[in-house]
Amino acid sequence: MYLPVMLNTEGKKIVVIGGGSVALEKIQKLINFDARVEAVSLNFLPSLLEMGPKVQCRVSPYHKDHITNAFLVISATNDALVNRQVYEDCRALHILCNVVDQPDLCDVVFTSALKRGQLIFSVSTSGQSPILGQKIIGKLKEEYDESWEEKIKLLGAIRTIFKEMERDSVKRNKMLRAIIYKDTETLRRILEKLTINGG
Ligand SMILES: C[C@@]1(CC(=O)O)C2=NC(=C\c3[nH]c(c(CCC(=O)O)c3CC(=O)O)Cc3[nH]c(c(CC(=O)O)c3CCC(=O)O)/C=C3\N/C(=C\2)[C@@H](CCC(=O)O)[C@]3(C)CC(=O)O)/[C@H]1CCC(=O)O
Ligand SMILES: NC(=O)c1ccc[n+]([C@@H]2O[C@H](COP(=O)([O-])OP(=O)(O)OC[C@H]3O[C@@H](n4cnc5c(N)ncnc54)[C@H](O)[C@@H]3O)[C@@H](O)[C@H]2O)c1
Repeated sequence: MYLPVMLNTEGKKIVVIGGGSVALEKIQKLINFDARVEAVSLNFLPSLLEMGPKVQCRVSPYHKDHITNAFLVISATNDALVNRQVYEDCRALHILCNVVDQPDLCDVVFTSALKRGQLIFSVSTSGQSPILGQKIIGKLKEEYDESWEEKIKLLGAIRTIFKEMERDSVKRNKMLRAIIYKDTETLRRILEKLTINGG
């Protein structure tokens, strides 16, 4: 069974073992969610070496020391023995582990995801059909277009003011429910009014 949660990766060490196309895909996802990555591999795709300060690449065979104090480790090598070793080291050190495409060696599995600013959709099929997850996210992409990046910010700002303004949680919930599907312009105006009235 998988519990759906959101991981706070800010300031945490995330280690990726491997430097091929599968590692690249995972690292791109991690960067997209603002994580900092330490990658260890015998060799790296050139694009991985050019990913900037958020990705530190170390050319080396995997060693247990590389994962000390890691919050999360992802193993994406083409060597099954190395992948298993990484998993076992993680177990011994109580570190969360994902071995790509090997659910039996995963504490954490990757989901199909869509990020619209702070609005995040994450779909898992519990390993049954990753392609179905991808398709569902594809549909959500159309329904929740890029305008949601601003909308979610506005909703957050309005909610913060409502929390100050209305102590009665039943009334506050009603107010919050009334605004969630307003268009961006209306939300901007509501926030402007609240800000002027508050200040
Ligand atoms: C969501 C996504 C995220 C990502 O990978 O970042 C992801 N797989 C994706 C795509 C994908 N993976 C595979 C194919 C080929 C078609 C097929 O086989 O179906 C495609 C399609 C493609 O490539 O287009 C092969 C595959 N995957 C796993 C196995 C092992 C097995 O089933 O036993 C095998 C067979 C390997 C073999 O042949 O030996 C296992 C896992 N794959 C997961 C995640 C986790 C469960 C997610 C969930 O709960 O739904 C889990 C359990 C562990 C993990 O890897 O974390 C990503 C979507 C892309 C996106 O949306 O960005
Ligand atoms: N490429 C795909 O689309 C795909 C899809 C599904 C599964 N896979 C599987 O995922 C794995 C990785 O795929 P890939 O395409 O990225 O492979 P790849 O061969 O391009 O990369 C493997 C990486 O692992 C590194 N590596 C090997 N031994 C190591 C060690 N001891 N220490 C540190 N690094 C080590 C290599 O240097 C290389 O950078 C493979 O097992 C592959 O079968 C690949």
